[in-house]
Parts: sequence; structure tokens; C-alpha cells
Amino acid sequence: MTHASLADQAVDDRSDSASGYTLSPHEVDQVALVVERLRSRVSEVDRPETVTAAQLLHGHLPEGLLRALEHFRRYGNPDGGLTIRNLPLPADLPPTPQAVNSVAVECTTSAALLLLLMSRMGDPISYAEEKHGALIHDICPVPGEEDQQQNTGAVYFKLHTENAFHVSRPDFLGLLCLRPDHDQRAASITSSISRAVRLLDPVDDAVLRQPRFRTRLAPSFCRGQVSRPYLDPAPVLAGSPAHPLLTVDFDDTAPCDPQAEAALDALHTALQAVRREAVLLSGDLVIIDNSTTVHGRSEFTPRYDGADRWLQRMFVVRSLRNALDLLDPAGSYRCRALAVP
Ligand SMILES: O=C(O)CCC(=O)C(=O)O
Ligand SMILES: [Fe+2]
Repeated sequence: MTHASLADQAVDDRSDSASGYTLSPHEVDQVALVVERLRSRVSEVDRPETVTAAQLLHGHLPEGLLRALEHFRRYGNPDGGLTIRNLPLPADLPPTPQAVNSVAVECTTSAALLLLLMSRMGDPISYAEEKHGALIHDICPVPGEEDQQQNTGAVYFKLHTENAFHVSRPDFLGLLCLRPDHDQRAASITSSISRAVRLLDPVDDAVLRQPRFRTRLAPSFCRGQVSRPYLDPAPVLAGSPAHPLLTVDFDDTAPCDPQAEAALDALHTALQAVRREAVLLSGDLVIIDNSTTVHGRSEFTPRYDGADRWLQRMFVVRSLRNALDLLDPAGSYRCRALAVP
């Protein structure tokens, strides 16, 4: 390739900042073939060999899809999310699970899709406290947990950075919809600091960049414990003015003083003003840029009849190198339980 065509390619890539990609019928067939190749090589999800097999095979995904994933991985986009539509799922899915810690054990079609597409975005990572350290989590309503600010709940789920309290929080999370809720009312909400930052005044922006906010551990990391510890104060905004980064949880981040409280309120107002909502349908995967974008979910009404809303979720980091000290056992993808203060 000449220098000129390399430059053209780069310009073309940069202009492709769309936040959605819908697979054509031909691409659906191509994806289904790669899924079958992966499933013929592996059986269980939670094995290092499975992660490696997915990493060796994702290059066979359709070129247009790879370009969309690659562009989003490198540059992000103003929405902070990329939605892939039309992913091929089997018609005969089992009933929606109802258990708190339900996870994908076998490498089903949906698990294979997440492994293939998400491992293109980075290195898979999991956390010992979250669903027993499994790589792929079932996100479904759990009887009795309706009012919880957790993925098992059904009330409005407040905007949050995933695992905001964790030093090796995911860089991207993928939410694949297997089944929408009965009323197709449960909207996935995303809001990116790239859009919200313009609505902040400079004083609030400066305060948000100072260590005046404490975040506590998520409930899923403290199941069975009486209280949830807060970490040391930290900023919620970082990065350059043109490319800001955000780490906040509007249920679990507390301001340390009145000025910090006002700035956090202003941030919340700005994020609500630019929020995007979409009801995911079966075969939709939304990939969220967890370093710029918070997410949440609108309320919905579960029926616990086996046909409730069902998503599967997977986390990746840009590079596992930064998490090597935390992994247990060394060489895998699972972070040890945090030493709770
Ligand atoms: O239910 C949803 O759409 C999102 C839940 C959530 O925040 C998560 O699974 O991380
Ligand atoms: Fe979340």
C-alpha cells in the first residue's frame, strides 16, 4: 500500500463514527459460521482456552463489522456506545433464568457471539465477587429484587460507570439482548461525557477534576456484608478538555463537601440532558465505552414466566497487562476479591 492510500484509509476510518451497525443477511451467515467454528473447538465458557480460541477466530468476522468494532475501540464515538444489530441467535432459547448469580456455563451461540465480538475490543476480564468470577453474566430480573439498584432489579437503574470503585474496571462492557421485556419498555440508557461536558460550567468542571468524591463498592461485591465500604476520595472527571474521561456512580458516589455536591448535581443534570435511550431487541449487542460513558436502565415489569427480559454481559479491558497483579490465578482473566478496607 502506498503512503497516499494509507492516508486515505485513515481519513476514511476516522469519518466512520456511526454508533450503530446492522448486519446484512450475508453477514449474518458469515457470523453464524464463525460462531459454529468457535463452538466446535470449545465447550465451556470459563476456561483460558476458550478466551484464546475466540481471540484466534474473531478476525474471520465480516470485514464491515470488524471495521466498526475497530474504529470504536480506537477512537470511541460521541455517543460512547456502538450497537450491533441482527446478530444470529437460535429461535429456541431456554427460559429466562431467575437466579441472582446465573451465568453462561456452556459456550452457547449467545456466549460465542459475546466472546468473539468483545474479545475484538480488548482482553476479557472478570471479578471474583461478581457472579463468582464468571466471564459471561445473565442479566435478568430476580424475584424479590425488584427495588434493588442492581442488574437484578426492575426499578429505574441509576446512571453508573461499571465497577467505578475498581482499579481494573472494564474499559468496555457488552450487553447482548436475548429477549426484551414483555412490554418492550426496558430502555438501555447511555450518556457520554463527550456530549455532557459542554453543558458544564468551568467552576464545576474544575471541582469534578479534584479528589472530592468517594465511591463505595457495588452491592454485588458485598453480598452478605452489613455495610459497603467507601474508597478514598478521587476525582470523577479526568482526561483533556477535548477528550474527557468519567468515573461516577449516581447511587454509590458521594461528594465530600457542599461545593463538590453542587458540581456532582450539575454533572448529573448535564448527563441526563444528553442521555440516549434504546430498547434492545433480540440479537442487539450494545458495547459501552466505560471510560467516557455511564449507563443505566429504565423501569419495567417482570412477570417471572420464563419469557422475561434477558441480556448477557461481558467485560473487557484494553490490556490485561495493567491487571496482572490482581489476577487469580496468575495467567487467567479473573481478578481476586478486593481487600475490603
Ligand atoms: O439491565 C440493563 O440494561 C443494564 C444493567 C447494568 O447496568 C449492567 O448489567 O451492567
Ligand atoms: Fe452496569
